[in-house]
Amino acid sequence: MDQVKFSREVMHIKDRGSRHLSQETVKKLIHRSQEAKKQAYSPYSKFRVGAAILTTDNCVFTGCNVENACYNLGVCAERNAISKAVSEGYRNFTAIAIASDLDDQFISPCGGCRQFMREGEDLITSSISFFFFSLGQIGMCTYQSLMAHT
Ligand SMILES: O=c1ccn([C@H]2C[C@H](O)[C@@H](CO)O2)c(=O)[nH]1
Ligand SMILES: [Zn+2]
Repeated sequence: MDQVKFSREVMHIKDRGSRHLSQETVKKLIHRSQEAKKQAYSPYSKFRVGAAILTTDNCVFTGCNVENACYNLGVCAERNAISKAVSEGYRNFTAIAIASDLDDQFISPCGGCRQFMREGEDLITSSISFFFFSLGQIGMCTYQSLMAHT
């Protein structure tokens, strides 16, 4: 996890490998992830997560976590958003924003989601950036830094 470098301010986004994304785009994507979080079905963990993934042709797909009494049938917000996009024929992504109710740390994809995204370039382009929002701050990391120790 210490390989993941979070920028402390939105201004630093340009320095972290997503030059093509404006601050406005990132803020909108984060907002969409926060809206998606409101749809979370998480009666067991009581932990709401929302994700919004941006395709290279500027479509946004959102997802929330959907839990189940059989816990491992539940799906994370990230996988939900990715699966929705893939189901609609979109496989090339620029960025994904993830929101949770944690207010003291950035949410980070679980091991299962990292495995899911490790599938390769046919599913997730390795140039995708990850954005997180907490305490009024936006953090980001690259695919490579997120996956460094997986
Ligand atoms: O990055 C994450 C981490 C957790 N969860 C979900 C899974 C489960 O429903 C709940 C508690 O782990 O949060 C996500 O959707 N995304
Ligand atoms: Zn997950």
